Amino acid sequence: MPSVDDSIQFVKGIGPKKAKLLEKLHIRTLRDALETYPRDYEDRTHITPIAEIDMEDKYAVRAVVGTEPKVNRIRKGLTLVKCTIYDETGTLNVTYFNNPYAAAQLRVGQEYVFYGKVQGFGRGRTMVSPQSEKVAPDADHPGRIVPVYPLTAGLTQRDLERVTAAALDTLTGEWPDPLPELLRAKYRLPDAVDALSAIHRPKTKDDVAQARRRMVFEELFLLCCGLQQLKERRKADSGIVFTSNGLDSFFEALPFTPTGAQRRAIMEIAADCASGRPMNRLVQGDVGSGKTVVAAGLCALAAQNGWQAAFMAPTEILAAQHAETLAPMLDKLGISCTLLTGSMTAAQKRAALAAIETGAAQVVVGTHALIQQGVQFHRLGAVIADEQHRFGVAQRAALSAKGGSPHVLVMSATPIPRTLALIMYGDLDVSVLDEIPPGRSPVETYAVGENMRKRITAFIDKQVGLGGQAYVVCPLIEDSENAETKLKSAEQHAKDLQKLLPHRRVAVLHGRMKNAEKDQIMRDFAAQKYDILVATTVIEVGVDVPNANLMVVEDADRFGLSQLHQLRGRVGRGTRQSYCVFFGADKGQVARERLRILCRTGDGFEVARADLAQRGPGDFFGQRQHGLPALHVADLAADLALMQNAREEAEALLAADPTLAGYPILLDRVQRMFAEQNDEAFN
Ligand SMILES: Nc1ncnc2c1ncn2[C@@H]1O[C@H](COP(=O)(O)OP(=O)(O)OP(=O)(O)O)[C@@H](O)[C@H]1O
Repeated sequence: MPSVDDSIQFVKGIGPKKAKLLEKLHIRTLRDALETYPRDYEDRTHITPIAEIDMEDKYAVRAVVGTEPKVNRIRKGLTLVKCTIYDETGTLNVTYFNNPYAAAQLRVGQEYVFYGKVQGFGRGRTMVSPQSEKVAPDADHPGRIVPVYPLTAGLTQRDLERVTAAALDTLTGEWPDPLPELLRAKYRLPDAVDALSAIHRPKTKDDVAQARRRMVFEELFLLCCGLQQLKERRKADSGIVFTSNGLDSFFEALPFTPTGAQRRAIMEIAADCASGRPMNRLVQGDVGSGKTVVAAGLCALAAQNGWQAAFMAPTEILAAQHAETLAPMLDKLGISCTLLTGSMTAAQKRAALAAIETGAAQVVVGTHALIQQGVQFHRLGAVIADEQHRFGVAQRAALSAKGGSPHVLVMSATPIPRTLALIMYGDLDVSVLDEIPPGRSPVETYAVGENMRKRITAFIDKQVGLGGQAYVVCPLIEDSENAETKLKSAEQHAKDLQKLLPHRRVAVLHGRMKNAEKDQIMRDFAAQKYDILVATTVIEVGVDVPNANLMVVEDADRFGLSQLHQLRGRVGRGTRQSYCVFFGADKGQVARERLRILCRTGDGFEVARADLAQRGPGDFFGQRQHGLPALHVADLAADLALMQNAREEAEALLAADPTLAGYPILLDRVQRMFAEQNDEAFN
């Protein structure tokens, strides 16, 4: 009796050679074959009478071979096989290029289902290189839904059908199903055997949908169980205890009244830090929702309890900006704030490092280097990281290993739905800032083409004249790189703009400048020594100059929607009416439609949803996942509702059975899933 763990080498028709090729698709055993899902299906259940073929498209026809396939040599090494087929309604030509083998299989007078693309019209109508399957004389429904598997050179769909058929044959009897029966019943999910059979050999489209639903649920459920276990395990770690006594004075020291969302997030942080376990929390909020204040709350808590806090910003510009925002707030509470960046002089750095080592520096702001380059802290109690740091499970484990387990707060400016965030950020708890500070009016947004160039230049001039400031963002630094596509470069554009507006003060900022220089320009812009800042996307995240009220993005069609939303978020941060102009609306229908989404909504969650739908989750999240196992079936954009269910069920199940001792099959699958991605913290 063959077993699912047998090598596919012994499947009839698959020798060592094909086995090697299958290995390229990660198929070694029958189980691997079962877990290799079709990437698509061809619906050959719908048979079209030949007379009704009226478009160039793919069709399934049920027809008899009418003429002997004839081989024509067109050119050296190129053959064309031709024959005709007919049904009760008409006849159709069939051709095969360079595939005499396929044609040789056809017998005159035999009925087949042919499936393929029909080209041409009228008498010239031809089905090109169709797949064919013999029809038994008395078959009613000869067509079927045919799985289309991923392939590699040298393998055919038939090979994949062979190995999956052999694998499906082993599925009799007891197949270990990781999903508890209660859940299957509750969500009406087919069991594993039915689902696998339907995925590989569906009878109807609905079979596929049902089976897919189960696979998605299973995958998300396994993922959530694993993450929940990570969280549970952490509960065993002991954390530094911060009391919340000083929080009131912190709130009083703020230059404004915190929003309800900010207050809630800070209270959640305080509760975590008082719990006796290390905090691992994500604060997520739309542009301008005021995340910095929340981080400041944690810094204050740490310092008031006699511990140091490290605040890591994604760029030096932001580190400097955060230090400047934090210093006056913390100063009121008698807490010192120290900046440590690469662009400081050696003497400044020495002084900062010494203060950090003695503990005189209570709050330290810098870039990732704060943690990486072995800066010695006296008593590090809290770390604030940006999501861009990919400060994942492994990094946190490394930190804990250094001694103590500081509380960790991760900041994210990507507004994604909470359910998604809980999964994307794995084992982090999530606080959402879903409220924008009062007194802001929405940024008026326009998508324009080159024909508006003069008017926009005049508009920049006008806004500056009214006391505002403008950003102009370009995709490139220098012109030379991309002469043919004529993208705007920051340097050239700054020169051009200065010529057009000689009475305005124009500065340029890009990633290749020295950090100290960037820092100075940013400070000068914030201090209103410049009117217009022409920049690359170095200013995308976090830059906060409330007086700036106009954002112009050149070649906006080159950027992702969420990125444009981030850029737009640089304005509308003060009380001045703000504007955003995207050039690129004249670069075709698609570009225009995309930019119009931003004109319609200022809500980052909605933009993210549109971005997700357009680009697909793979592109959208890129490396953003914090070392999570890869998902093979679930689509994070489309399967949100199932994801919610899967998470709730995983939480409930683990609350009842934290070690999954009662669910050995589930436990085994969870461990396999997490082992695959080599997560050191899990092993
Ligand atoms: N409760 C509040 N009331 C009024 N203004 C606030 C409040 N909270 C924050 N601000 C101000 O709003 C601006 C944005 O805050 P912050 O820079 O923290 O935003 P952010 O969430 O980091 O946004 P981004 O992701 O766009 O950088 C700052 O100028 C800040 O001083």
